[in-house]
Amino acid sequence: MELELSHIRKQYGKNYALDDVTIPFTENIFGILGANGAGKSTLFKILTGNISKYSGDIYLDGEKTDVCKEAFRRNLGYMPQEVVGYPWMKVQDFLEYFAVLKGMPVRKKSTQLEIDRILEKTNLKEHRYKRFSELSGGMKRRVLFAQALLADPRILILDEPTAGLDPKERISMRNMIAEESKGRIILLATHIVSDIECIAYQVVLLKKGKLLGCKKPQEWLEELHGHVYELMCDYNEMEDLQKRYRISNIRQEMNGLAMRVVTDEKLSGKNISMVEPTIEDVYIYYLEK
Ligand SMILES: Nc1ncnc2c1ncn2[C@@H]1O[C@H](COP(=O)(O)OP(=O)(O)OP(=O)(O)O)[C@@H](O)[C@H]1O
Repeated sequence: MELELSHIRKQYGKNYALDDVTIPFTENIFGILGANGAGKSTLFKILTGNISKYSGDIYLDGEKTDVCKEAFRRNLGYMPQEVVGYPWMKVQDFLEYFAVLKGMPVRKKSTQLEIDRILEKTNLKEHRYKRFSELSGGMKRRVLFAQALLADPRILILDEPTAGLDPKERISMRNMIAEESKGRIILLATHIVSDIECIAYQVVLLKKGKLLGCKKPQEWLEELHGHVYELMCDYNEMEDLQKRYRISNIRQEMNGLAMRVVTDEKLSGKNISMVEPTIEDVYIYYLEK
């Protein structure tokens, strides 16, 4: 399956939330990175049919498609950032509700079997009769992921799936997403670079509505080779260095602070060493430029 966004534009007044964005998505995980206001939510709202006024076209397997049509929506699973308004609902009822919205038959064995399958996959079986208000943040996220998986959609849209999770839950969510990637197009928007670093097939960088690129992590890293340094310094030098350079990380070491600098300048010196870039460096280099 291939989903292609072609020259997508969305304007609010004079401001372009998306400006001529063309991306071909194939069956794999695409990490969508961008600072606040980059256009990630706008992109998702278009794909989920929540914004209808935009220009450009969307193609599914080479054919122009209308995202509001049943045929497209049947293929789509959407995990929003949060859910509001269901504190009294039990996990089981919540999933049944969404199963019906997705066109599955009400109170039929096939629907129940599908819910069982999803609860198993997302480790929620023992929590199925808990109310939303009784769930931890991590469990709520899993329920939201679970409803996105109902009816086995070919396209999964995940909006900040690990926001607010502790490191253990974040890893568990990441693994669950990776397990679901076979035969699916997964679009995962996040601010958290480590979420996609190891699971994304390609990383999409969006900045103020513009597409900076859609490339494999390795390609982004190769492009940044020679632009990342580690500078050893002490606290007194820190402020000055922060003013001069884009800093992607600061680490405490026995003999001082190791500052990770992302720059176009060629740096050399006793306390300076060139290091291999990470996706975090890529983010800082392109999005904070
Ligand atoms: N309903 C709206 N009316 C006016 N401007 C809007 C509206 N929705 C979004 N925008 C603007 O469009 C741009 C893109 O916003 P969008 O919410 O898509 O970004 P985002 O990458 O999802 O940001 P965040 O990570 O903060 O959710 C921003 O400049 C935003 O202010």
